[in-house]
Amino acid sequence: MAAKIPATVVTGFLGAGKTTLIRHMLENAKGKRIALIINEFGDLGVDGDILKGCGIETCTEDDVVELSNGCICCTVADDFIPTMEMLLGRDNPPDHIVIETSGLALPQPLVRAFNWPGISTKVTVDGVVTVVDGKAVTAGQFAHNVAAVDAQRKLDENLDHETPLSELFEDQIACADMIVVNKADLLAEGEADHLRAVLKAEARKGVQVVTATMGALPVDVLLGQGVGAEGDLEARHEVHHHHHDHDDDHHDDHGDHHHDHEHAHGHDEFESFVVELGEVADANAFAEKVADVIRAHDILRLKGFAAIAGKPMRLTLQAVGPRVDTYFDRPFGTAPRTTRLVVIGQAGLNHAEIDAALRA
Ligand SMILES: Nc1nc2c(ncn2[C@@H]2O[C@H](COP(=O)(O)OP(=O)(O)OP(=O)(O)O)[C@@H](O)[C@H]2O)c(=O)[nH]1
Repeated sequence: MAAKIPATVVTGFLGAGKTTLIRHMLENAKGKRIALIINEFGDLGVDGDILKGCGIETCTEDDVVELSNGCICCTVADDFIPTMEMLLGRDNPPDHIVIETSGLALPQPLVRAFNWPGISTKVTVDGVVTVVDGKAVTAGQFAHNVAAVDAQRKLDENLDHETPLSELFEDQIACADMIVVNKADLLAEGEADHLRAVLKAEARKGVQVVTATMGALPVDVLLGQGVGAEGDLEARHEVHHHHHDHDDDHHDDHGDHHHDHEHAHGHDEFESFVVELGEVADANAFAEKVADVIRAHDILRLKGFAAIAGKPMRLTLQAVGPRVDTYFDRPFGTAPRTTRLVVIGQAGLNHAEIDAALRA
């Protein structure tokens, strides 16, 4: 029997740096043929577009598959399995498959899917890499993971201190084979070490915790872990029982064992929408305005492309919290010169006000 193709799952909260890490990996793949499966929250396909447009020789457009019909962990049967079958059925199958989950996905259901008949004999989970936004965690965005707060919670069982953010974060950590503390460049001296120690204590035994800037890690560190995570699911089971009647039941129809509890999770705690504008006069002024809108409306993540007056290149706009990064990435060519941004936040975003503020 042919050896199984290894697949690496890259997970981590919105904006942690998953796409950046994968891009670095592709640029340094040394001829290894890597196929990518990308799942995004929000329907603009920004990550796929960035990776397809990166001009890396070993990565053709065919090697990037986007799954956009909802969250990968809830649409395993409908979306993910057929995509895997397509990749595995190719004349020249890839050497390695990398799957980028959406920032809101639980990796566990995805790993579980590798036990699916027809998949399990051909491919194995080489490892789960969880990318952590070192800056956001240090700033307390996932406060319940900080040991002290956790201890306090245990003293006070009656209070529900959990937030959707902290639950997701903990489940993503619980599933990791390797944790990447990313954005080290934004951390003060000692902060990265402290965070590594906290995460090491929280993760399963033997999980490596490494530090990175712009996800720059040697490919050999990320790929080739050889874990076989699908055979080891109990150890990484979800810490939380996410109550939410997402149509998650069809996992079971195919003999894919689920726990007794409801394991669907709180996508309805989050939402996204797209804002479409015409040309924008000035790149810097627009980035500042975006930062103001993010602060005013508590937006978690905003990304997309902008058309700037007089500039043939499109501006890629990436915001994680109020930090906005911009760069010109490639000419519009024949594509319409519009500005399109996907806005992601906790449920209850004021679409009309955000839309109006971005247009003002
Ligand atoms: N300063 C700094 N910025 C980073 C680093 N890594 C990523 N970023 C920036 O953070 C933003 C988000 O990075 P992405 O790689 O798109 O994050 P992601 O996890 O793929 O985001 P989603 O797919 O939306 O969940 C981009 O503006 C990146 O340039 C880092 O190490 N340092």
